[in-house]
Amino acid sequence: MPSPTPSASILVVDDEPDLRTLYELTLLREGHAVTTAADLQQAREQLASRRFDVLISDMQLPDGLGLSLLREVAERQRSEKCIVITAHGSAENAVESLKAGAFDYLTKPVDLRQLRSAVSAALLSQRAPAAAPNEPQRVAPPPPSGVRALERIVGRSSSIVQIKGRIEKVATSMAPVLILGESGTGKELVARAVHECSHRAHGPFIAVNCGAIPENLIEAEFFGARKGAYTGASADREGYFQAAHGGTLFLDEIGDLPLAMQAKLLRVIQERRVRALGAVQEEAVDVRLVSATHRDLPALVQAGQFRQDLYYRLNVIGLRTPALRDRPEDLPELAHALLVRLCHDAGQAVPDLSPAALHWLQSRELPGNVRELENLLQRALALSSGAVLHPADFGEISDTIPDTLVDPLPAAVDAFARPSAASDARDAALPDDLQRYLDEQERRVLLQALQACGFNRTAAAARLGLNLRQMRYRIQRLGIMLPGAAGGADTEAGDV
Ligand SMILES: Nc1ncnc2c1ncn2[C@@H]1O[C@H](COP(=O)(O)OP(=O)(O)OP(=O)(O)O)[C@@H](O)[C@H]1O
Repeated sequence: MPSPTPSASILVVDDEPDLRTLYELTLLREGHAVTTAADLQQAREQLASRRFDVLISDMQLPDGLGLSLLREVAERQRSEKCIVITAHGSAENAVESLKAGAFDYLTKPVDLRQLRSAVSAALLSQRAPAAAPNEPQRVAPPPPSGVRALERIVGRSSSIVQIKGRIEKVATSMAPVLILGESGTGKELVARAVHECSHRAHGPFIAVNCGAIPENLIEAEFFGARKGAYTGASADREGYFQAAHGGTLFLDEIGDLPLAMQAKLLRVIQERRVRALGAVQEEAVDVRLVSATHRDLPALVQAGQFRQDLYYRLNVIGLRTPALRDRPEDLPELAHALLVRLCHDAGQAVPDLSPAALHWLQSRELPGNVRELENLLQRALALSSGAVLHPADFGEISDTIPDTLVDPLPAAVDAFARPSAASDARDAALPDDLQRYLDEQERRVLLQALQACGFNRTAAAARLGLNLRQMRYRIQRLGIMLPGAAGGADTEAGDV
């Protein structure tokens, strides 16, 4: 997780791409905005176009010495603090750099902790009273869409205020963001807010549920496919990366990504290019990655189920969404905001929540967090007809499946579904569409399991010996609507 060091703009100059990336990632993780250059010329162009807080330069560059950059900075009385990276044992260079005005020097191989502390020290010195003209950088206010996206994250607890502040701060960089938090805690809301607060807000925001894509389709879904690349590919199609070009790609449930796909994703992140299935050429993609998971990614790394290198790549900036039980003070405001939204969507008047109903909600554990709260409120709205919601309107979640969730079964299917149906009924009512019949059976079983588990998909999947991916896929395939599903079958209802 990033340190509390104030964020700064840093120019890193090194001709070795791997080292450049290593320094860049290290500094991005600290919350800084990093620009890179591979030689003196590129560095000069960058310096001519804007001002940085810190300049870090390798000494030996293809077109000259990093020392000349330092001299130019000093001669022009620029405010950049310079840190030079010198070859091991090259004391002379180090001394010369300091004489030329370097704030500090580091020797190769660079210890990343030293790099971080040298940058912090440089920033502190720059912001000390002696350097008063260099005002600390202020985060620019987010665009109007960003303000609205932040407003959608309801709550005034310190954890919510803190995460909103962090969103504003990290939105301005390209650094990948990893959002961790339990299911239903608003990870997708946070991802959207990162996008809306960034300069990419005018570009697309593409949200992908990595756990819901069948493994055999995953590569085509991510990178696109040319016509004929696989059976059923009847036309060219773009993948998520192409669709998110110029914007943000939100990889939800990243912990569910199969290992083979993890390797391919890593390659794309490193090279910033994708090749569609069946295509000859690669294409450049400009995408900011935001990922999320409710799973313990470090534990998955330990267990060999998640690539460590990918984890570091995705986790340059970490955000954590707080569980509802850790911010109980937000519940009244949240309940009201959710009621307003639900009633607005349904075109009905917003009822009040009686103090007893609020107390009832507050006394529940709500392991499904805000989503579970939302489901409970939606259910109460459906059951109540008054202008005030009382505890009785919430009922018990484990009574019968709401009728609206279950389509009537065809007579033939019904005959098969009832254990009491006589064998002659079976003979008479052989289904004339086996697939439909099997689908209806599956649908009925899934709904029963979901209902028995309070519409928690993870628990329902476990009851049926399925994993979450299989469960999601089936829910989507069968078009099952879950309580709280706003638009479509692939909802996120009720997982923990
Ligand atoms: N702080 C909040 N303010 C208002 N609504 C919220 C908040 N947090 C979550 N919600 C609502 O709760 C529901 C679930 O949120 P969201 O999908 O962002 O959670 P999630 O953490 O991404 O869940 P999952 O891990 O299952 O994907 C959404 O309808 C969202 O609008």
